[in-house]
Amino acid sequence: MVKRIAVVTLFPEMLSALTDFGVSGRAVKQQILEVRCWNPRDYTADKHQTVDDRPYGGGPGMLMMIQPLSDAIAAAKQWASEGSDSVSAKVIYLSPQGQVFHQAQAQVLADSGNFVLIAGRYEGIDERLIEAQVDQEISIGDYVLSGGELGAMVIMDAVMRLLPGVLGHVDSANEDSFSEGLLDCPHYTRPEIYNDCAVPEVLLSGNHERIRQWRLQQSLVRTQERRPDLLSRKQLSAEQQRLLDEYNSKDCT
Ligand SMILES: Nc1nonc1C(=O)NCC1CCCCC1
Repeated sequence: MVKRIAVVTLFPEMLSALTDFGVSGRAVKQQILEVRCWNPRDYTADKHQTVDDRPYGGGPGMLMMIQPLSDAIAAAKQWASEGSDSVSAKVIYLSPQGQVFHQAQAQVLADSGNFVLIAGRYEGIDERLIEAQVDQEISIGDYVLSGGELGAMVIMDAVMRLLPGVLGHVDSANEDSFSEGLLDCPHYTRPEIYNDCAVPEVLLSGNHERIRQWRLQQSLVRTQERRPDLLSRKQLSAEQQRLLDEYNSKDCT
């Protein structure tokens, strides 16, 4: 079943960065993922194709004009809701006011139905439109961008790589560190000696169980050192706790 993602944006050409390249481009080509853009400018009624409007109460900048945006969202939602046995598509608005996006949310979106992403521009959109047509606000991080398109593409990329058939190696996505709630382990490739540094010998041993444990221990240690906040939220398995304890008890001199 192809996954449909509709993007409401004034700059549909930006989405080619996702649809025309790499793993995501291949997912579109293989019809695992279908992406379609809806431009509010196509829903304007005036000769200037106006898509912005002044904010009540004054203040800097403009807002997205309600009517073209609302009509574009409705059209996008209808397309995204087709063929999914009348389950209506979730409508998501990208903004710094949303819940911060993380891997678990990517998995939820990958496992659920089609959805619509609204990429805001100018200073944002009318609050009454959010109340009437938006199901969820998502932020990709605590900073302010010039538009929601990059946020939309971040979400699309994180979701699409979790769709069945997208990543060559079936384990890739579930082996992702973040799907374990841990940072990734170090990786090495040829040559064996680079910059006077050798590849850790365990990776040359051919002992897959030793390699698996070394990689898991490295992920745990890195997470402990760089993102203790992630570790504090994670319930470690007995093996994970043993590997971390083993590392921490080593003579650090
Ligand atoms: N941070 C973010 N996460 O998702 N989107 C973000 C953003 O900074 N978006 C900027 C947009 C927000 C709507 C008004 C115009 C600027």
